[in-house]
Amino acid sequence: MTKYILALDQGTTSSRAIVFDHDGSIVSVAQKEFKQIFPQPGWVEHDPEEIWSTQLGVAAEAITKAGLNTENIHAIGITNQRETTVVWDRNTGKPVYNAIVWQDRRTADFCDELKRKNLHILIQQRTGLVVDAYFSASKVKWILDNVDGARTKAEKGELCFGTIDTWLLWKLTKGQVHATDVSNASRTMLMNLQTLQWDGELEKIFNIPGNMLPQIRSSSEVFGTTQNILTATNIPIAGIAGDQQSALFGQLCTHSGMVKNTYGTGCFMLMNTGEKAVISKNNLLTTVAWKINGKTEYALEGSVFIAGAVVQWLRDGLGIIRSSTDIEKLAAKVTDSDGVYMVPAFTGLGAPYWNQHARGTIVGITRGTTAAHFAKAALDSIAYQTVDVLKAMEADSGIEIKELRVDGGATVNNLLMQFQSDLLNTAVVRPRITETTALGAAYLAGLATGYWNSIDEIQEQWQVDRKFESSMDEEKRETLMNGWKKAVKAAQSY
Ligand SMILES: Nc1ncnc2c1ncn2[C@@H]1O[C@H](COP(=O)(O)OP(=O)(O)O)[C@@H](O)[C@H]1O
Ligand SMILES: O=P(O)(O)OC[C@H](O)CO
Repeated sequence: MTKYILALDQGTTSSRAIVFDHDGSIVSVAQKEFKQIFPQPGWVEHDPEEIWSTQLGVAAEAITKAGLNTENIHAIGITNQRETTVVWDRNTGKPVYNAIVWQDRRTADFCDELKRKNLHILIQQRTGLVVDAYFSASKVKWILDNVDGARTKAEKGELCFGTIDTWLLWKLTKGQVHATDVSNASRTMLMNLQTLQWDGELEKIFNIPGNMLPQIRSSSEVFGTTQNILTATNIPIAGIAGDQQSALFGQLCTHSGMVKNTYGTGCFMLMNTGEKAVISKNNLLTTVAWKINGKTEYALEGSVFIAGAVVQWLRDGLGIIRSSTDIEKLAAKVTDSDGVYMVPAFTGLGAPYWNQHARGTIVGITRGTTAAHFAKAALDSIAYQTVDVLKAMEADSGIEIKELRVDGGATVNNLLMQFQSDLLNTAVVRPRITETTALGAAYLAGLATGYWNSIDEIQEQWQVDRKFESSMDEEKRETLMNGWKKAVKAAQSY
């Protein structure tokens, strides 16, 4: 019987499931969007039960679409939106509150307080992270402080915390396994980057009882098996990684110095730094890439909060395009943005600025500005933010980045990819399979279960779709970047 790997890709706006074959090719895809809950300005929540039901639904759909049944599934890999926090009752399995999403800013004041107390230095040394509401720890604290009875229950060991991987693993194993992998744990702000264990001092700073934290395991091992879920067959769940680390693996950036950038809702650039955890001097994050066969590799990361989402804003907010794909045609009507710059700091700025008070800003508008200039400026803003992060990464690593592997929804846009290469003066390479996030999780699960024997064996599966080379002269590049820097300054003047 031919066997396949099922990847569950639980993202911020949708749950996806993809069946891969032994060549790493896609056999089928199923996807379902779910509700975004905005209870107050700056707050973003998801219903954990809806995350579970949509994820289970698309898993079944993908298997059926491929004309398979569950006996054909060799193993399952999970990859997920990171940092998003769920707390549930260990006995009933019911969440005590909605999932607090990575984009949620409700704990920004608490994070400012940590900075005022100078705790950000210790926290960065221990976790590799910049103190910000983005990460899980302050979100768990908020739930314990604000949900009736939650802290008392947590202290009695009656509550479980998990990122989305942990929640899905718990559901798939019917409560038998409460675990996470190191890449997800490294985004909580509670894990010590050197010991790869929960850090007692950080638990105290955030006032989180250690008994509610999941067990930290590697990224590629059998975590448990499905328990009468999908079918009576017990399928091993054998790979787990946060979605950006998973994309780094799916892009086969498995050697030190290799870099990928994912262009989705936000932009996430990761550089593999091998077995060395490089602590950033330029406001990037240090994170675990993965742990496989006892070997831990690290990455430097630049997280940009708004990228493809600016295109959605042009569509849903301004209404100047009807669908995301229309932006390329509209922007192509002009040769450049004619001095218009758009800084999409809708929820503040992430790397390398980390300014939660910055706001979206458009500068350089004249009487001659048209919708096409707005479209071009919006696309350009994605590329400019990427340049800022890449420069910080080169400075931290001492490596000149000669090639950027790209993936994510916005990479279908050739105009953007060409402008990106022009601005960076670096080759931008789009692979044949851009579903690298799901592919990474499939690889991790397949490697743990002997479906693939080694990283060397899968290395050959990565193939180029298109390579974009820079054709811009240095003077123009410099002029454009100077204009961008001024616009970023304006966005931070609130
Ligand atoms: N042709 C396009 N040009 C630019 N951006 C696009 C285009 N098509 C889709 N996008 C953007 O890509 C994003 C979706 O990509 P995806 O990788 O699915 O994101 P996520 O995993 O964050 O939900 C959306 O923000 C959308 O606006
Ligand atoms: O779900 P995505 O693809 O928007 O990714 C979100 C990131 O994991 C947040 O850190």
